[in-house]
Amino acid sequence: MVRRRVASFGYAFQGVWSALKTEVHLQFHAAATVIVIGLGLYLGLARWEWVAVAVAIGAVWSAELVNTAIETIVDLVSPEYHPLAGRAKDVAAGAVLVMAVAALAVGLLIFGPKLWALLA
Ligand SMILES: Nc1ncnc2c1ncn2[C@@H]1O[C@H](COP(=O)(O)OP(=O)(O)OP(=O)(O)O)[C@@H](O)[C@H]1O
Repeated sequence: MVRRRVASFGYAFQGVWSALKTEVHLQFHAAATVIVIGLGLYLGLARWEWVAVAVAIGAVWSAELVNTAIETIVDLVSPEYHPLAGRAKDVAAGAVLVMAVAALAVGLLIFGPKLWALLA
């Protein structure tokens, strides 16, 4: 039972790693995550600010991973052109876009005033 749970975690990490190796967008999110965490440490974010940043980062990664999973399934079941296949991919990409805009808003609200004070 425990061994199966551990194996499931292994498969999940494998999924993240395989998506990271192939998806340019996810590599971009990884770079952005490193920059945001570094900037947060430099600016000394408050606890609640880290909470918001962590949730935003996690949500964008999750959306991108689900998008990758949907793209993969669509390519499997509909390798040929089909309007519904295109719609499924576009809607999945839309989910990432919505989350990325929300994360950008979080970033601007938290980092914006601090960076402004630093530069002003
Ligand atoms: N089988 C298909 N049938 C119809 N339209 C498709 C199909 N596959 C892709 N498309 C259209 O082409 C767009 C790009 O698809 P693609 O598979 O290249 O993903 P992508 O958005 O480039 O994502 P990524 O860069 O992460 O691979 C889709 O959003 C969709 O509009």
